[in-house]
Amino acid sequence: MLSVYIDLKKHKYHHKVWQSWSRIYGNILGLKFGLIRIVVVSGRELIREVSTREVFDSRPDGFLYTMRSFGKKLGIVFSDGPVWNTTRRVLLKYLKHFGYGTRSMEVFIAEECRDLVMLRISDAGTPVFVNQMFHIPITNILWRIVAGKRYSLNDKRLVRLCELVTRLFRLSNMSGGVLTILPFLRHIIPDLIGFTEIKSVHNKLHEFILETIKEHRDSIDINNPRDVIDAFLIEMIEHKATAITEEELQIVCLDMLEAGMETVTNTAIFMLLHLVRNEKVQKRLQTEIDNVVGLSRTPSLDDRPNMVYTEAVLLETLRISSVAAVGIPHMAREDARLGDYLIPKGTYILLAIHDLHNSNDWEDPDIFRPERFLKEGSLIQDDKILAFGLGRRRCIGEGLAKSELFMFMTHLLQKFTLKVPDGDPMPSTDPIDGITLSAKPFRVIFEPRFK
Ligand code: HEM
Repeated sequence: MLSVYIDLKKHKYHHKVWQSWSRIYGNILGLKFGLIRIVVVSGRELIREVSTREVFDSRPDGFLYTMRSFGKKLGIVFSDGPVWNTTRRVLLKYLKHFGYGTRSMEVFIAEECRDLVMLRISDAGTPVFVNQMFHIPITNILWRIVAGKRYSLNDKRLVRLCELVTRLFRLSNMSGGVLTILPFLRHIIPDLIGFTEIKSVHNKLHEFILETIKEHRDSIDINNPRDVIDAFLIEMIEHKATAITEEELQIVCLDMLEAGMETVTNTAIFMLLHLVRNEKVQKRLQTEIDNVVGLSRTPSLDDRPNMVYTEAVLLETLRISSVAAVGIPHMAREDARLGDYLIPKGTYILLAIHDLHNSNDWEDPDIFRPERFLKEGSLIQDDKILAFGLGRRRCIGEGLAKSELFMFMTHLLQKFTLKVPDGDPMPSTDPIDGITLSAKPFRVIFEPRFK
């Protein structure tokens, strides 16, 4: 613990500490904190191996991961075994039924893009802090399918809830932190180790979700399900013995709010950040929008195959600013061999994704250069990019996230040139540490391209 603390002072980020130790001790780095064993796995082959072997597809049962779900493994992100398997399958079925991955999803994304562009038109030319600007639009897209609801961009309660999720993601990190290693400290110094605040944020999120479920229960028509929550509730009514419980539904909703919001918004903000820092990239992106989409219509997902440069900007952002720096921890469900080592049952496994995307295997890894993903005018789908994981635990939101990032960037860049306000420093690429990495606050001027 002490050595982590000391090296954090030097390297600033947890993933950088693991990276520096992996350089010394190898691609399978074993750590022991009290009773908790953690292995950090680096390098493409090993990350692939862990992601695709069933023996490694459990999730940790440490305190930080289960305190959000009543001390149990529920929902999808932090559950495993039959509960996870069934819930993931059923959730995906319902998400698709209510529009996920279909044309209606594109309509939802386009509506959020339109409102965000309108908002930026209303404050065009003046500096705005951008770090929260995607929170509500991104939440709305998924929440319309899950809960049939959409909020205005200045809805006070949702703004507050999104701020709470951001805060929650900064209070710990994916290795589980003190709360997992020394959970009893929550009885002695709850404020100091963040327990009080994490608990209070969870309570508020649960309150919001419970209210939403209650509204559904009070107005449900079992012959006409409106959204994913209705579908789960109907299943509870019709197949009491086998359906998921209300507690489980609560955690599925929490998973959707948390996993779907911070990851995409943080990536979108980093994309803005790289665009204001790299004028030439921004210009080339705008030229592609002008050539392929023009001015008479708004961009659509059908434009994606013709917009390889935009796709390359997206991949380069996912590479250089890998917000899920060590993925979501896996856990060995049995003793298992990995390389030359025996990984004991119950070991947590972190995947060094940020390191994979920023190591010296890449030419100029610190330079934002989308062209690295282009060859003779075509996009290279580099399989070294593992931002969404692999195997049975692979992110269920990859398609949605990429569609959202494409649509928001093209809609904004079609209308505006992004500039750093005079007198403001160039925004830093150094992230803020946490469950996911996020950008430090910075301001942008959205300058209309056409009067
Ligand atoms: C840029 C955006 C995103 C990134 C970088 C990202 C990344 C990841 C990663 C690395 C994992 C863990 C894979 C593993 O365990 O090996 C994951 C899992 C997951 N993601 Fe995403 N994600 C993003 C967006 C989304 C969105 C929009 C949703 C909403 C549907 C979502 C929902 C989930 C869920 C539910 C899981 C857990 C899957 C499971 O454990 O079975 N993610 N994501």
